[in-house]
Amino acid sequence: MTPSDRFPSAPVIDAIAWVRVREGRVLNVRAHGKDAFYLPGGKREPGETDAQTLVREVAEELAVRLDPETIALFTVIDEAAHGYPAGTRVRLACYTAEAAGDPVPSAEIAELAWLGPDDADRCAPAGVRVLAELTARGLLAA
Ligand SMILES: Nc1nc2c([nH]c(=O)n2[C@H]2C[C@H](O)[C@@H](COP(=O)(O)OP(=O)(O)OP(=O)(O)O)O2)c(=O)[nH]1
Repeated sequence: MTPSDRFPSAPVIDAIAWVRVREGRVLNVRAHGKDAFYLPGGKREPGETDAQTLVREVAEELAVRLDPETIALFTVIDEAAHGYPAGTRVRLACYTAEAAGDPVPSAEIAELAWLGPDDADRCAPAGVRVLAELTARGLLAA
């Protein structure tokens, strides 16, 4: 039985995220007023492709220009959406991509963090799943 079988009209947040690993840690952001770290990214606007949403959101949050040629799907996560009413899911399409320059937090971002396998308790549920996938693939340093 899938979540949509159990909650036929449950809303789903359609969002895209950037998986950026450096020296065995994955980049996360925490927005002002939020108590959990998210993978950088955000919701698709009408008519956008995944790549367009990814490039736009990462530029907005981190002032980083992703190279569209390098965008590659890492995983798609279906999880409880953080900060929404119970039953709301997020479908988070997660991509790797090369970037020019170092991330600089925009005004909406309270802090950046490079997180490892022991930091799951700081992340929203979808990010916990991505930490586990990165760990399983040997991409995070213990
Ligand atoms: N980017 C991102 N979103 C996540 C994660 N986990 C999770 O539940 N979400 C949900 C909650 C977020 O509110 C939603 C989309 O992100 P967002 O709210 O930053 O999107 P946005 O910039 O388009 O939002 P808005 O402020 O314009 O409303 O997806 C995650 O790890 N990364």
